[in-house]
Amino acid sequence: MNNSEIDPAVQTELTRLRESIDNIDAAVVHMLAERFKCTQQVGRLKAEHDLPPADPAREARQIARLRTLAESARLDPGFAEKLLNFIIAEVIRHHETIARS
Ligand SMILES: O=C(O)C(=O)C[C@]1(C(=O)O)C=C[C@@H](O)C=C1
Repeated sequence: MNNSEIDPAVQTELTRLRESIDNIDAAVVHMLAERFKCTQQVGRLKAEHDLPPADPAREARQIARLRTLAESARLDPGFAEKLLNFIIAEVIRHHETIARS
């Protein structure tokens, strides 16, 4: 089936949902950009004071908190944890780059 064969009512609903998805994706990008602005400052602070890039105890608290938030938002907590770990791994990479510079 190509696009011209889709029922117009279905097409309208699909377009409406995709517009919301595009808005949400834009919000996610902007929020991540703000988060990375904060973590870059943390990275500089840590480098200036010889603190290690990673703080596993802080990460454990963040994961526990995010899993609880995910549960109440009916989002898979395992997915929320994987996403946070993915973001934090990138932050630690940035911290290490700052510390070497
Ligand atoms: O809070 C810190 O110490 C950070 O460096 C930020 C952050 C994060 O991205 O939230 C990243 C690395 C640490 O292991 C813990 C948390």
